Amino acid sequence: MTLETTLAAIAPADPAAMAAARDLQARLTKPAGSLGELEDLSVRLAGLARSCPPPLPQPASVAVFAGDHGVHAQGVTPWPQEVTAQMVANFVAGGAVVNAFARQSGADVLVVDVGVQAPVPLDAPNLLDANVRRGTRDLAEEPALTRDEARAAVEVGIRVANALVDGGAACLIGGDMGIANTTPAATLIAAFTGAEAAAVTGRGTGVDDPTYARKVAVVAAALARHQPDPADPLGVLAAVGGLEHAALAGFLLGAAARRVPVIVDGVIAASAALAAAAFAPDAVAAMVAGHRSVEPGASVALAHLGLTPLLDLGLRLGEGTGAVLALPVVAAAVRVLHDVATFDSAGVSEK
Ligand SMILES: O=C(O)c1ccc[n+]([C@@H]2O[C@H](COP(=O)([O-])O)[C@@H](O)[C@H]2O)c1
Ligand SMILES: Cc1cc2nc[nH]c2cc1C
Repeated sequence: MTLETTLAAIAPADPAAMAAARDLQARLTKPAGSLGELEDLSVRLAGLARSCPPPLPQPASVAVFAGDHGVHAQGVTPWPQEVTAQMVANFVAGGAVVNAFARQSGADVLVVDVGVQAPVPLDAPNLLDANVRRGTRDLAEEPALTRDEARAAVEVGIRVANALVDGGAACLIGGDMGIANTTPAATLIAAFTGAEAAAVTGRGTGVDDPTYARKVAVVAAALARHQPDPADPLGVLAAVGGLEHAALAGFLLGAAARRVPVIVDGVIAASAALAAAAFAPDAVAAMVAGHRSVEPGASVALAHLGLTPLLDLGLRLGEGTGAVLALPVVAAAVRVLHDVATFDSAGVSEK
């Protein structure tokens, strides 16, 4: 599927299914509104699926998109670039935090090399080689990607989403791995929301004060140099994005086109969600914000999208970890509509 056919398949939530879910929530054996955000979530997912109750979000699949970044040369992170490829091998072997959380939540993990610099010399069923380019160019000096490269990465995400849904996934989770990728994430968030560089730039893996100051300056200078136009999401992704950011945007669009919920993880996924919403505002109906990352840009992005994070645990890891932790919460919100008795059926008196 191309970007265009995917965008054409994205449609608004179904108001009738949402009304049915709201009506059912009011008749279930609990005080109205007592499940807070979970009630709103169940209504949104009914609208997405066009049915009440919507299907349970199981089985679920995580796709971790990995890429490297030319902006690493600006000294925006203390970690060496080769950690990206090394962590890809760790994901494939099942040894990273996302693997542990996915086992706990009952999700499977696919690792997608969309832009790792060093070749990943592994042949494994849970690794997809979809490398578009061996790392981006330095966005402080020139556009990170050409429009064609950005499109190719978006289409990798679309292809992965479709393959996972075709394989039976009823819920998708997008994760990321890329040393230095919180710098393009912050720049994307500033570009799409109009926020100042200092308001969206965070400490990533845990940078010290001089590195943080450099990072804010890099984000501000990139915005001034490229003047990204938020009405041209492919142009924004090409100028100041990353290959995993673009692939995640496509992954979110692919989920929306298939009307399957997709749980958004931290600041990288949130920046991709802004790009997806700029391509297709109705895609937001498929998005569930799994958690509130420590990175300030994540909160700015989620507020811009009108999404409320389900968990707030002080996480700042990425890989899809916060989103995987939210999966049982999403499943519970849907299960209420399947399993809970009504006042009528259970013979419980109303107030
Ligand atoms: O998910 C988040 O919000 C998040 C916050 C801070 C760091 N990360 C992860 O850390 C890496 C990027 O951090 P940095 O400092 O190198 O830009 C990358 O692999 C991300 O997955 C992720
Ligand atoms: C070790 C390590 C693991 C990660 N997982 C996601 N981003 C990461 C960054 C580092 C540095």
